[in-house]
Amino acid sequence: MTSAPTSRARQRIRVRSRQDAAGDLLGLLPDPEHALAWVRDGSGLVGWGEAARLEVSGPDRFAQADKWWREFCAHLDVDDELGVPGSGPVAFISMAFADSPGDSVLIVPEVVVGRRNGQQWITTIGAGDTDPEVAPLSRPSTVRYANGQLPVTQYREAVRKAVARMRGGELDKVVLAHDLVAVTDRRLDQRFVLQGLARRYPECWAYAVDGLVGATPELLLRRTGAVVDSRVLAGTTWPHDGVSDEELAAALMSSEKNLEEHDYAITSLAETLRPFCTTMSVEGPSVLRLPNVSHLSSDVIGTLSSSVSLLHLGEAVHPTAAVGGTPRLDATTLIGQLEGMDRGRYAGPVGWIDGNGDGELGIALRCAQITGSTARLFAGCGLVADSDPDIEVQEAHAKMRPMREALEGL
Ligand SMILES: C=C(O[C@@H]1C=C(C(=O)O)C=C[C@H]1O)C(=O)O
Repeated sequence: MTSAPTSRARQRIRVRSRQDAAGDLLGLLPDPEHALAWVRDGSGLVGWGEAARLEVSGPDRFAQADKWWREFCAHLDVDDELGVPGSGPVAFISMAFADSPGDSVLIVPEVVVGRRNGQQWITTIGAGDTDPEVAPLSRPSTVRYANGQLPVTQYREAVRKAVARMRGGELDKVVLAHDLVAVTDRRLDQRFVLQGLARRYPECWAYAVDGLVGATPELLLRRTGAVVDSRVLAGTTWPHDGVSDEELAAALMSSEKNLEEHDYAITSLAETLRPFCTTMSVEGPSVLRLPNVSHLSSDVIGTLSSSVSLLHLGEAVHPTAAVGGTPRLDATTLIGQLEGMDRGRYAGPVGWIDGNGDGELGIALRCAQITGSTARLFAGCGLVADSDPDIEVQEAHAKMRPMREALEGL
């Protein structure tokens, strides 16, 4: 009997976090095809190796993931000399958009390097190689495009049908997306794509989890102790010849259609998050200007009334009307009917969680699912009764630009 505790103790995985010299996070990633990253303007987390992995699907995927992560953390032997969000054990997360089909994934790396407020650290989970050989970066020399599951002509038709349903009063808002396949001449180096995105879009969160690579401007939720915040985007414009940025921003701020889309997104987030909060405030909208598009943007900040984990909160708020619609259930049903494609993890929550349940979840936008030498790109648009199918097609095109340019190395 005395051997039982000893053998259990031996099974505990050792987690150690210590200060590290400052360096370029994305430049540390050793492996072209298994990048783990969540980086914004040089800060965030990168990881490599795989100490543990969970794949889940279905309506209870968030609850299953939350339980698995708690149990995993309960069996660790943690020595964390920093004690900041993201030090100690970390799992990278990428959740499927829909209850079905689609797999969600949590990956616990063997090594995590983090940077926050100028402080950098390195964490080992089990036996990780903290100084791995970094494979040279490779770029594709050709990129060809082909239709995905929902070609653009069918997308336009789906948008037209959705608008007709909304004009008929069936629902208020729905977000429809389409996909595009890029085929390259060699296996894609996820780090090349990530670095291109991070360079051009420093105000976005550049991420990579299990082949889903992108740079999102939208933060679904960040939990830091009792504070929770979110950046909600909805309502979009993009550069037009002969129109200055100031004119575009002013037109966006006074566009009833865009303000309506934005309002649905804010309301959906605020209504689902409020039950967990003692205080909540919304600031916005203002215009978030990116090189390819500008969005109406609002920031929501709340104080949590109890210690509820990031994944639990994610389950409550996903999908907001920024990527689903209003009413939520009508919208997700219509998305299934009209898109007729599997979104996979596009538009699902993506990010990381630590051992205290703190972390960040973005909405997986402006991304591609990379498999070998193929990338499946996604982009979607919020639709209301006033939407014009041709304009929405142009908007989706503008939203795919970052990913196309990153693949092509432009
Ligand atoms: C759905 C996407 O983006 C979302 C839709 C927006 C809109 O319709 O105005 C704006 C930002 C995002 O919330 C996408 O990029 O694929």
